[in-house]
Amino acid sequence: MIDRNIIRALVVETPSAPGNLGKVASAIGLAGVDIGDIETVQVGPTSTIRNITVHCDHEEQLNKVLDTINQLGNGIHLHAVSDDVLRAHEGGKIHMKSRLDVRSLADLRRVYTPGVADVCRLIQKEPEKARLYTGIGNNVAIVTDGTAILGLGDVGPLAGMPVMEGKAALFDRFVGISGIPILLSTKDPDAIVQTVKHIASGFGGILLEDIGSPHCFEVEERLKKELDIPVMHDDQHGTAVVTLAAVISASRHTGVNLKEAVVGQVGLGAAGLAICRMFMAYGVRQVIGADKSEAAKKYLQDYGGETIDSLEELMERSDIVVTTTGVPGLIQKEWVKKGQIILALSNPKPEIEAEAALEAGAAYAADGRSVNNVLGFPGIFRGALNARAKEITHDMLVAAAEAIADSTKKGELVPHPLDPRVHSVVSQAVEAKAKRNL
Ligand SMILES: NC(=O)c1ccc[n+]([C@@H]2O[C@H](COP(=O)([O-])OP(=O)(O)OC[C@H]3O[C@@H](n4cnc5c(N)ncnc54)[C@H](O)[C@@H]3O)[C@@H](O)[C@H]2O)c1
Ligand SMILES: O=C(O)C[C@H](O)C(=O)O
Ligand SMILES: [Mg+2]
Repeated sequence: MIDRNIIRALVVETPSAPGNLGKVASAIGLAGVDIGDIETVQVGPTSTIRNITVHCDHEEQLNKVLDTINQLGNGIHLHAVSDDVLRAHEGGKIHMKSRLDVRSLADLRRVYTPGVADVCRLIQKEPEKARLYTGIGNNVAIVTDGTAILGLGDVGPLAGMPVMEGKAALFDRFVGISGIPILLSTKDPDAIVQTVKHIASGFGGILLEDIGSPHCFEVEERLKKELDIPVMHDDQHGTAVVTLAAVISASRHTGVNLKEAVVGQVGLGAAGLAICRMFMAYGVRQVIGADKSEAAKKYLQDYGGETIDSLEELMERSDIVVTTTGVPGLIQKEWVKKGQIILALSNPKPEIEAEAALEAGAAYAADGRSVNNVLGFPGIFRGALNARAKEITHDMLVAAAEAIADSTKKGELVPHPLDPRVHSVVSQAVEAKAKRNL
């Protein structure tokens, strides 16, 4: 496991003799900390300097590692500790680049003025040519109002920018889409809908991200109705797709019949309710759910689910448990039932750690880092843009979930997000389904 929460780069100097790096590695391991990358920065005649990335659970663990390395002596020196995550964010994570080189006067005239004016006139006459002569068909707006940033809550759009840049980086890396973050300084559904409508002509699709419930439902519904490009709220449908994929895999491994299974959901916000609707549309008959908000519970009842107030009782009755509350540690280890499937999806910290759930007897357990909508949204948009789909339909989402489940290795719940195959199979499945519907 190397994705623990505190990541630091340690600059360590060791004498150039065998065994010294081993001493440092042992000191780190004995403190219960994982090592990420080791990069050799400088090899001198008597000593070597390396950057060692460590992944810790909490500050005390990090301090213990630092103390132990400092006490090793014998020429081993810890020179500096830097925050690897903050360092990686310096200057932002994305950058708009020209696809054409502009070196000569001829380039300038072709790429910019006067040549560009002819292209403008052509598009004015035949607007559909914009898809051919601009990047619009490959641009997706990543829109947030900052009201439900991960499980951090309403931290505002500016503080949400690192997440939006992250989604853009994943779009680029996995499927070559240009994702453009749009930060909205309003939470008013009318203003959000109007603003997105006013900017929509520059985009081939709209990804709504980390917009809180319940206003996210109205915003998405209205934009889907009023725009003729794909609109998808990632926290709802991207999450529902990946969760369905994980549950399909789990039921294949355990023989649990999804139609007969009792699904317990804790947290009935954007992610929770979309997961519930997806499950029900897939044939799950019994969803029981808990939320601290009465309005959220009413939604579940309207969809045909049963609400319950005691989390302990929900755990007792469920074969499959999905949690999306944003509250770390909400589910107690003692409540886990033998053979249960537990997906604790809140980021950055789950409601119960997968290791703890497995120790307590769960058959399968995962958190929001592995069962993550990154497995869905890139391929879903690539497929929809390739097909020139005007919307993302339920059938396209189910096709994506099945493609993810089918590319999952035996014994696992979902593929690794860095497996490049998964994004292309999702995109192909979504494109094929969209074309069948055109
Ligand atoms: N793994 C993924 O891909 C993924 C995707 C989307 C969201 N998430 C995570 O799911 C969480 C929720 O996101 P969202 O967009 O649905 O937010 P949201 O604000 O729409 O929903 C959160 C819901 O949890 C409920 N809740 C909060 N505390 C609770 C408690 N103690 N007991 C019961 N209910 C409680 C709230 O009332 C609300 O209805 C976040 O932590 C987010 O990171 C994960
Ligand atoms: O951003 C993520 O890691 C997944 C998800 O969109 C979330 O809000 O938690
Ligand atoms: Mg999100």
